[in-house]
Amino acid sequence: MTRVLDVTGIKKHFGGVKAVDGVSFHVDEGEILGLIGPNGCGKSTLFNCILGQLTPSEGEVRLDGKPITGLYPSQLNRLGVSRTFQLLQVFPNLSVRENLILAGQEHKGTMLKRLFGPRDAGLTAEADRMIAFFKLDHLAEQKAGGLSYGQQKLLDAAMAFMAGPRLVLLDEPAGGVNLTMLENLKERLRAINRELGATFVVIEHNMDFVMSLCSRVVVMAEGKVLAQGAPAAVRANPDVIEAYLGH
Ligand SMILES: Nc1ncnc2c1ncn2[C@@H]1O[C@H](COP(=O)(O)OP(=O)(O)OP(=O)(O)O)[C@@H](O)[C@H]1O
Repeated sequence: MTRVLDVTGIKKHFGGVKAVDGVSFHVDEGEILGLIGPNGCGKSTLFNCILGQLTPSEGEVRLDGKPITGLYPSQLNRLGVSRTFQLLQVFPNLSVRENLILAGQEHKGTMLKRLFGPRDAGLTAEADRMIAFFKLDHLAEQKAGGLSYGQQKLLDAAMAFMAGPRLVLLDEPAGGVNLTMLENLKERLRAINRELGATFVVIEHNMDFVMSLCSRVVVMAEGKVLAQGAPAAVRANPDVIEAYLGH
């Protein structure tokens, strides 16, 4: 099995707060990995250390075996690492298609290419493919700001998969999404994994969503990895139950 991401011994301390305290895990090609843990256990800080928003105090991150620790988000983008944030990143005044094209440009282009290349950077066809894939056809021309919250979350996720990224990190894709839309989102994420071979990591509070979507789950507590494995095994792990219910 090909390793896409290797995270080894990552620590991030803020003064006396050990937000991430020696975390190691890996992601294999074609895998959907879930990252869960109680509030404040360090998930976002870990994501930010992997994605260049923060520099880790210690540890190493490798993409396809090559060190990427401390690279800027723009450099990681060009290597094919993309992400979503907890808060929506769609541009409300742009259409669904324009949002997708812009996201693709960000993943692909240098500033020069953006200035001198074709206006859509040749990404319209790919945007339309993603629109069809995420079943947003009827909304393609609409401004993103006019979409329901669930539809915007779907667009936000679709944007992360533009330009064929090597690895996608989704930060709470299901947060605030209603039940019907949740099933739709899960089904689309499964399909993008199965049909396009996308590899991704999902941080999520919705346990049912994670357990039914992911092939493997890493559980964090107090800055460390508490358990990892198949969803059913993790769910039955007494340490995990204690971390969630024991306080
Ligand atoms: N910039 C910062 N300065 C100081 N402390 C921070 C900073 N960022 C995070 N922390 C602390 O680090 C710990 C981990 O926070 P983090 O946001 O990574 O947790 P989380 O698991 O993502 O939480 P949630 O599930 O609520 O999003 C918390 O105690 C938090 O208060």
